[in-house]
Amino acid sequence: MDLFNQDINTQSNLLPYGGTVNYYGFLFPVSEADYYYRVLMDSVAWKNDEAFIMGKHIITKRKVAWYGDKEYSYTYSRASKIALPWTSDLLALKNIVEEKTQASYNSCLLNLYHNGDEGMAYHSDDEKALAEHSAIASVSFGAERNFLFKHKETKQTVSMRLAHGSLLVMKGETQKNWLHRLPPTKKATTPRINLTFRTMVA
Ligand SMILES: O=C(O)CCC(=O)C(=O)O
Ligand SMILES: [Fe+2]
Repeated sequence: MDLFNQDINTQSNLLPYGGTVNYYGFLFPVSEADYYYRVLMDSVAWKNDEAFIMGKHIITKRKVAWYGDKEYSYTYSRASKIALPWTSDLLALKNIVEEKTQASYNSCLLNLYHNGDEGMAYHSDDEKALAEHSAIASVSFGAERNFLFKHKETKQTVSMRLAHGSLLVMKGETQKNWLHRLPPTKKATTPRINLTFRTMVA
C-alpha cells in the first residue's frame, strides 16, 4: 500500500467549487468489508421507506434504517422515523469513520438497494435537523455504483464510483450548493448497502 499517495488522494477535493467532497477509498481489507456487508444485511432493521410526494403516499423498493445516540426523529418527504439505538457493529463502524475523518457523528441513515433498478433521486441533505455545514460520512458495501453531484446554479456535474468498503465525505457548503444522486443502472445486479453518518442538532 502506498501511504503517501493515499494521503494525497484523501486531501484532494473532488468538487471544483462550492463544497468539499473527499474520497478515502478502501476503509478496510475486502474480508472485513465482506463481514460488514453480511452482518448489516442480516441484522439491520430494514424497512421500506415511505414518502409523500405530490400528495401521494409512496412506498419505496429501497429499504432504510435509522440509528442514533438518542431517539432523533428524521423526516424525509414528510414521513418521520425515530432513531433506534446503535448496534455493536454500527458503533464499531462509527468509531472507524470518526477516526478517519477527524469528526464526530451522532446518527446514521442506512439504505439498502437490492439491485441497480433502485437508486436515489437528486437531493441535498439539508434538513433543518442536521447541523449546518457538518460532515456527512458515507460508507458503501456491496455492488459498486456511480454517485453524481450536480451544482444547483451552474448545473455542472461530477461523477465518482463508490466501491465495496469505501468511504466518501461531504462537508462544508456541499449540501447548500450541490445536489447528489445514486442513478439506477442495468450494470448492478446485486445489492448495495450505504451508511451515512450524520450530526443531528439537539
Ligand atoms: O446511497 C448513497 O450512496 C447515498 C444515499 C444518500 O444520499 C442519502 O441517504 O441521503
Ligand atoms: Fe443524500
